[in-house]
Amino acid sequence: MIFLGLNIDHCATVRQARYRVVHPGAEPAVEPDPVTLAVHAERAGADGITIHLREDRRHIIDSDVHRVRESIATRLNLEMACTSEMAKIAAEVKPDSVCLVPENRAEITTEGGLDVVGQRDRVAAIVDAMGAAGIAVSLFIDPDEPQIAMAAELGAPFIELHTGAWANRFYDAESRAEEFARLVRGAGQGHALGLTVNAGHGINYLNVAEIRTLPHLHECNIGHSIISRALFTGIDEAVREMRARLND
Ligand SMILES: CC(=O)[C@@H](O)[C@H](O)COP(=O)(O)O
Ligand SMILES: NCC(=O)COP(=O)(O)O
Repeated sequence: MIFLGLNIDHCATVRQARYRVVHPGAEPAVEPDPVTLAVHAERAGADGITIHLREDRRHIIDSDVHRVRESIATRLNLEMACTSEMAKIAAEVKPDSVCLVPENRAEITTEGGLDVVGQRDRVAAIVDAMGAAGIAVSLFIDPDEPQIAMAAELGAPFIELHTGAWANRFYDAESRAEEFARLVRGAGQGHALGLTVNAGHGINYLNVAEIRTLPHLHECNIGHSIISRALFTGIDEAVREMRARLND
């Protein structure tokens, strides 16, 4: 079975669209509440909840992290940049796992994997600190041989292969096949090195038919497409449908 981690960031994006327009004396918007969404989603079959506390707090904010930790019955996966501020928050909140991701302030969304080769010492320090706090670490990396080898060397139990390049080329048969072959090679290498292989970014109701065929795939983290679908169907139906497409 392939597990479904639901990323709820973009429920918070909708809330923050109003929250950010703060007029003097105005109350911040409280809806839609991503924590309520998470509770509904896990009842509908999500196996875990993913949140990305960005350094600029553009969607998930600190209070969400604490509230979601207290409210869900499944697993909490906290995506975060490799900074001491985030490591401190994770050590306090104790998510079930953290996924270390790169951040670039100007990006619209996460554009590439974390460069664990180039930032070896920085990543190693966070992997060790999280391990000492009893938190499992996942590294969000591109499906490239040196990155996967370094993830294993650093002792992270999980990798999440960045599927964005493949998803962005989905309608170009040749490049899509090349990108999928890269993911297949990466998943095989990760598995051979004893890593648990997850995947995420840009997965939707259509391309999930291909990603589910990725060998050794343990879990997919999916956010934007499920939250978008939920606007029309409600979150329960959106989660049930994706879970069925992942596994049935
Ligand atoms: C790392 C990653 O891929 C997720 O955090 C996801 O994309 C969240 O959405 P934003 O990148 O738009 O914040
Ligand atoms: N790590 C990827 C993730 O959590 C969800 O990405 P997306 O589905 O919002 O592109």
